[in-house]
Amino acid sequence: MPADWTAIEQLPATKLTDLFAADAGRLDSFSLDIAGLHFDWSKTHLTKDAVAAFEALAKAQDLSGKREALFAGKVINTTEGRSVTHVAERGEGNEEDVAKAQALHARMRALIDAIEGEALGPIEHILHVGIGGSALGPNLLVDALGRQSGRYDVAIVSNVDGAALEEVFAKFDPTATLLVIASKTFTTKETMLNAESVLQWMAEGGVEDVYGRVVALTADPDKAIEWGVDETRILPFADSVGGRYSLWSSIGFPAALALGWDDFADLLEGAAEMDRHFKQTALSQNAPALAAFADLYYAQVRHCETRATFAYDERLRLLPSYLQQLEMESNGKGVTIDGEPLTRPSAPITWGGVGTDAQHAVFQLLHQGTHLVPVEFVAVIEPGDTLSEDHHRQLLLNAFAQGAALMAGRDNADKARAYSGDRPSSTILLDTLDARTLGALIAFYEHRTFVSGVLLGINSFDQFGVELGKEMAKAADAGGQEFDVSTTDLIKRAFG
Ligand SMILES: O=P(O)(O)OC[C@H]1O[C@](O)(CO)[C@@H](O)[C@@H]1O
Repeated sequence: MPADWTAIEQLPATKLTDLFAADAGRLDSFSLDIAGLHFDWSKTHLTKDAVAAFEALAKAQDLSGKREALFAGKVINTTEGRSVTHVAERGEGNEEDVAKAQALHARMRALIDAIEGEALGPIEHILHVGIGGSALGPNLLVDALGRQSGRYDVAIVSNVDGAALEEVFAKFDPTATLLVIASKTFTTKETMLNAESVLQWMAEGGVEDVYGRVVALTADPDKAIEWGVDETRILPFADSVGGRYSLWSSIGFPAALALGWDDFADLLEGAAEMDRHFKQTALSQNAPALAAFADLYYAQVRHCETRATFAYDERLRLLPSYLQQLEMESNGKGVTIDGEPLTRPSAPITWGGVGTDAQHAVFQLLHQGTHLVPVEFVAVIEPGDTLSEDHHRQLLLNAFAQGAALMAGRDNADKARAYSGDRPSSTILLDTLDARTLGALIAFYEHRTFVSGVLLGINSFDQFGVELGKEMAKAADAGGQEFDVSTTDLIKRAFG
């Protein structure tokens, strides 16, 4: 039977400023601190009644049973007949899954030690090829934390457009480069083609044993061996770790190389702290659950079709694109877990950008446009730069002022200059940005996505929607696909 959303749909639409005026304790009720992260949902329309209504929905949808099943390593990805074990990578799954993950981490660490000891020759550059979950997570980690480490130069190339690789070829020395091929399936066309082109570049650049400079990160080691990678340089991960949840596994290898093992271990520990919070805390005090309740309220009741995240920290500039895959590939579904059509909107479109840049580009629509867009600000108290303090002060004050302006609005007799206000935002404020807090932040987003999926009654862990286009491109490449008139014309124009 479809879940009953009536109580949620009938919640009164009280203005944000009135909610604050009516409750002096609102900030305390709708903010919390966990793992070095401060969350503030007080500028959303969440109320105690709304939380209670979502708790009732969570009960009806057996969120606690499903959360237990996730941590117990049960088969919750039913459409693919798999368990979902990214939490085990952080030491929080069942004993057997955790032991397996730890053994694979030990293998990864040993290879990192060997590379640091120059067992593969002197390596300065890491060229990681992968796409989707095999690129977005590691790229976020390296960009946020690894660039300053001075250990290795890491480039992560996902696009099959050769221009992306050529940009890296122009700055890397082929004789000092390690090729890392990241692909869960080890069949993804873009990644395999990129890997071949890197091998060719290395060979032309004077590397004699090019295969001796290749590491594979995959859940299908046999395919990597078949491709030519030496077994000792294959870092497997479990099939039950989904692509977009895989940065904790060997897919995080370039980040572990760039940061060093201790930081990678801190990343896992930060995520584990968030796991424990998610697992043990009542929903009314549970960060991923409260965030998901607000997300669902806006998507389902206020009909918001999008949700935007703005990183007010240059180091987190890749966060919005990472979140796009996590949230849209997980919860952009049209059927329920029972295979019935989903009769409600699925996940909203995730988008965003970097503050303050975005203020001068898209914030016009957020303040005055006809779309209601719930906004999330992510900022860090400790600056990531060493310039005058004024830079960081301006950055943070801008983030805070935007949230205040969205909520308060401003009247003006001239309607073009008026701001309606009552536009929701939430803020995540990190004490500092390091491996531990970033791990906690990413795990928070994963669990938030999970809660939304459970409350919508969908499977957040499959991604069949990406297959059709891939298949048709493959068939077109083999010349075996009959296309419509328009597509046939485009192919003819491009290739004759
Ligand atoms: O790691 P692989 O198998 O190359 O897949 C890459 C990405 O492709 C997808 O399957 C989507 O096309 C993602 O889910 C995955 O992260």
